[in-house]
Amino acid sequence: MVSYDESCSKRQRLLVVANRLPVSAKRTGENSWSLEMSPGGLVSGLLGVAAEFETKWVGWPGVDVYDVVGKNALSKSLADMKCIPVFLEEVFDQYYNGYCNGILWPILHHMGLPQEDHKDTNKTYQTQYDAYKKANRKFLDVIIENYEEGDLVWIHDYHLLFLPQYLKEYNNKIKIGWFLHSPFPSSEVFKTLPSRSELLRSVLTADLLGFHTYDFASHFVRTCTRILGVEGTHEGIVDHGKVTRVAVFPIGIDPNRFLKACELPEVRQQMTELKQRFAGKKVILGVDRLDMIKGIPQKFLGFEKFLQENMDWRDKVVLVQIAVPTRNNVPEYQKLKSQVHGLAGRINGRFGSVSSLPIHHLDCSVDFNFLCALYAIADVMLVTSLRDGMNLVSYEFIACQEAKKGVLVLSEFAGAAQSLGAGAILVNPWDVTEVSSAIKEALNMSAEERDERHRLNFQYVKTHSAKKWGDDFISELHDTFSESDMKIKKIPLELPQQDVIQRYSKSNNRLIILGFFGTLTEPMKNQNEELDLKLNPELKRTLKALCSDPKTTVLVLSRSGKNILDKIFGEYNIWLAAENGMFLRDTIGEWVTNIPENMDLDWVDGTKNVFKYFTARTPRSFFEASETSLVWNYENADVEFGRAQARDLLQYLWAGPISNASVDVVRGNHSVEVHAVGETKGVAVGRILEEIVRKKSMTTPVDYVFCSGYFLEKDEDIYTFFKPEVVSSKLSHETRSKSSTSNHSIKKKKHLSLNVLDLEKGNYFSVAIGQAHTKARYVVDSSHDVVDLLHKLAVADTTTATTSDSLSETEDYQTRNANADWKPWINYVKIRELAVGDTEPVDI
Ligand SMILES: O=P(O)(O)OC[C@H]1O[C@H](O[C@H]2O[C@H](CO)[C@@H](O)[C@H](O)[C@H]2O)[C@H](O)[C@@H](O)[C@@H]1O
Ligand SMILES: O=c1ccn([C@@H]2O[C@H](COP(=O)(O)OP(=O)(O)O)[C@@H](O)[C@H]2O)c(=O)[nH]1
Repeated sequence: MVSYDESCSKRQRLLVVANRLPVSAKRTGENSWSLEMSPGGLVSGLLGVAAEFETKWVGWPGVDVYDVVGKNALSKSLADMKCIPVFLEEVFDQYYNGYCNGILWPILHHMGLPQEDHKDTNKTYQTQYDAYKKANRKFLDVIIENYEEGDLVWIHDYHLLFLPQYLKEYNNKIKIGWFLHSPFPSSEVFKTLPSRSELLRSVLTADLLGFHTYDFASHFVRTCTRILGVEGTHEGIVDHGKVTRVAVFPIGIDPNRFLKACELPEVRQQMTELKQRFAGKKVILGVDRLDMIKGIPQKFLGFEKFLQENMDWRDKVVLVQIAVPTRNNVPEYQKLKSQVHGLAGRINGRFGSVSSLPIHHLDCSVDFNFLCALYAIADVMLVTSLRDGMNLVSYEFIACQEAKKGVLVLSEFAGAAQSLGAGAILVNPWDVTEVSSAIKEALNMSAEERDERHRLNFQYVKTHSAKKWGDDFISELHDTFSESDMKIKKIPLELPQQDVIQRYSKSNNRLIILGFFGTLTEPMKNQNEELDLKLNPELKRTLKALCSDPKTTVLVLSRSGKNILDKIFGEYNIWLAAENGMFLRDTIGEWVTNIPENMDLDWVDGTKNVFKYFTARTPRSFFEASETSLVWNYENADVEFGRAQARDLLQYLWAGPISNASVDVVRGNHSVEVHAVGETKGVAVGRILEEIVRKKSMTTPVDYVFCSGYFLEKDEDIYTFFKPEVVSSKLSHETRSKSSTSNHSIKKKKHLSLNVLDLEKGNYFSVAIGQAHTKARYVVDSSHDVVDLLHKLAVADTTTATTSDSLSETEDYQTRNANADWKPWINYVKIRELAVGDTEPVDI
């Protein structure tokens, strides 16, 4: 039995699944193996992940093994290192060399798909894709064998894009995180991949997706929205109510491992030897896998230009390039090797002498201690990646430079440029002249400047460690899973039409609140349509009937201005709330201002000017202005350009007209809206309701509310305004805080909620139109469903008046209203009971 202490100290189990295990195996006998650390940043990063997890690694052991004796022996050796092998056997070549590194890798790094060679029918996109899927299934099998309930599964990289889906199909409860170590490309590039949708859909079944930088994460989100038509939100991707969280977790290293290594006698000895070897020369260092993405040819060309233009440096500088062999069986990598050799030979031939060579090129990996010695003695580290997920080599160099404070020249296309950009010299590796100048600047940099740049970089590398990366990811995975669980449950329900109708018939004082655009009309395609909008002729009769029913109040609550609402609804006996409730009228009366007192509107004119400025400079954009809110809309403009302009527009606004104003800024998908603080439909509806009750001299509380619209997210607070449980919880809170607040609107609302509404739980229907992610309880597909339902309500109630009846009813209503001596109807109605626990007296 597990003791209390044991159970408390039980660590979270974590299955780290990556193509590569942290160790690679070499066979030394029939049943014996030697293990050495695998190359590459993924392994370096993962080694730094917190020891607080009970981690098991699942991955390919770096070698093909077919015989049972060999497999068993290797599994045993790996078990000591907490590693579990996946034997890929016959699928390995087409999976790893083919699909992973021949197809996905170039796509992810903006290098485009290689031409498919139809001569070799054994190796096509399709055969490689099939092998890729099979390999992912082999990973699945091994995970299933080793999975225990409660384990977190952290999948890494582009090798395993199908694994999240396979695992969720096996057990939907498994918590899955996926992290991409490479960049994610622009959607334009990813779109070229034949199996793009299947791959994306699979990844989206994970609970949390991580990327190194905001660029990569936003490329991913945009790719999903463009290819799959799902919704991208600030949280991630939303698809039919399921949220897949997308977040940024920049990887780091274990800095202490490098700091300590630099103190080792062995490393110090190697440093002394290296200094002697390069005495009188400055050392520029390059450490890269021999991969196209690392830009080694570009590095050599930049160095060549530097030597060509700076004769005085020719005997005083050396470039030491460690080119770690990688993916040797992929044809592109073989070509790269000869290209790099050719360039090194040419430059050494051009600028070398019998006693000195400018480029020292090594086609091999080096051991960790020697690598640290190299990092420590180098004057300049030169990283010219054409595109790189992060580039940990640059972090490692900084960690080893505490004494020397050398200079980092870093490609702006490496993820690391977003973290080390302040201390490094950033370069565009394609620009040979820029690389050459950066080398010169680095070699000539003053000690003070080197000191300051190093300080900035070192501080970052120390604090943003691999441990932090791992901890952040895992803790987010924990949180995400429980959140997404809840979110799935929040999927809105289908509207129960019969119930809506029956409850309507049985109620005596009903309120129907409707949006305008997209609710009673189709969504506008462009601004000009607004002026021509007409209601559906079928809706006309329905609306007339509903509006004429003395037991029903119909309110249209819209962002539109007074003119438009007047024009469209002039003939109905209806309540209109324009500009999100800032103006109110019933169509037999005048517009009244419903703007709260003391509202700050000083920002409006300045904002209007900025909007005008950008409208003039962004073809097909437009803006709408009202007294309290302005919206700049670029949905018809070029989206990329519109977004860039929106960024600039916001800078202008924040620097100017709204810098000290009480406004909310809402950045929509294709719009920027500035509106007075707090003015949402949910806030306005309280005041509107009071006014309606007063003007109509209502003597019974509203006992049925149907509220439907195609509303902005910020306006969805209207759906929760009427929720009976929210009303009671608001009440309890507001009643308690009565003595501590002097907020007029809260008091009003309390008064209002108690007296105006008497909703049974089931007598409130909030209905969003076509929005999967909504605060409304129900959702319908389109505005037609709302129109159809309104029609059914209109004919459902036997007491519904005919059109002629309704006219006399209107007259009756007018007379009543004109003579109405306003009496608080609260005297006549039953007060709703407070929720349990709300014991304080109520201020009526
Ligand atoms: O396993 P290999 O095929 O030999 O390749 C080595 C690794 O290369 C890639 O590394 C990336 O991960 C680093 C850490 O996040 C990052 O700094 C670097 O920019 C990336 O290139 C690849 O993503 C890994 O899967 C490979 O293991
Ligand atoms: O001979 C070597 C030289 C370097 N590295 C390591 O390889 C990793 C390279 O990571 P990086 O993120 O820079 O790029 P990647 O190779 O993963 O694309 C670093 O941790 C280096 O320490 C290695 O394993 N063997």
